[in-house]
Amino acid sequence: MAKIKVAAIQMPTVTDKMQNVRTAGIYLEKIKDEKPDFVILPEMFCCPYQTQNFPVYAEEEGGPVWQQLSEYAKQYGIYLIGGSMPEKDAEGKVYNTSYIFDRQGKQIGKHRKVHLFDIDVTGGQTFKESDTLTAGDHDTVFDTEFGRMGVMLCFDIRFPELARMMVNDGAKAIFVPAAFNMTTGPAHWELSFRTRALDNQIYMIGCAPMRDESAGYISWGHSIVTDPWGRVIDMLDEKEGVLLTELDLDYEEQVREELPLLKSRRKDMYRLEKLCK
Ligand SMILES: O=C(O)CCC(=O)C(=O)O
Repeated sequence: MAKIKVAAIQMPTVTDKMQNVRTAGIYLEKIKDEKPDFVILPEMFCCPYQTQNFPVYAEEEGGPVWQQLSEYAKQYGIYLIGGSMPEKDAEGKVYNTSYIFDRQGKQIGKHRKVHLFDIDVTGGQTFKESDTLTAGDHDTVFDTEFGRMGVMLCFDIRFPELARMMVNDGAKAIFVPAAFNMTTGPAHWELSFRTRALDNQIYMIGCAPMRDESAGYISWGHSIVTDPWGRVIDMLDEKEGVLLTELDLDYEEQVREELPLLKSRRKDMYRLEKLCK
């Protein structure tokens, strides 16, 4: 029986960067007796989600936030999908980056958001990540004792090819630090998680910041877990909290056997070609 326990921390984001990191720590302490295997934090969990903040809050890999996340992973013996944060490279480019740590606190994955969130919906949400961010250029999977897992960031979920690449690479669950908003959240949040779960017969885990009506960008919240049958197995509302869920990987295998969508693909007719490492 391959059961894994995941926790999504739907937390507030305040302007003090390290206060956000401490908040994550308080939650980890609170849930430690639940013994989660994987913990996921929200997108930009330590930086209020505004384009002008990204260069200001950015750190190079190995910086103070990275170090504390690594420390938490080791202290609590968890796989930590560290939400995301602005990452600065040696040339000064800034990325929306998720670091992944193993139970010893070693970095075992790093996802730079591939699809930048540039939208302009009439009467609704406008945002342009590309004003200050650079896009990553590869999909991200990491290995654990439960098998291979994938990570993508928020807007990435809208591009079916990326999830499919991860599944082709052997991913058994996909973790998605995210922050949908009051325009696209009610319309597409649950639908996107259910769709990616259904078409890939995979667990999808989404973690959002809690809703703060006074923020410049208002998060939809609703951290969510969907299963390989396309069902929502758990979802929060908009308030601060933790979503604790158990994933049954045997069930995933069962669904893939009984409804053999992945096996029935016509690779003689179509194929997803991977153009990067
Ligand atoms: O896809 C959406 O509607 C929201 C995406 C988003 O907020 C993001 O990528 O940060």
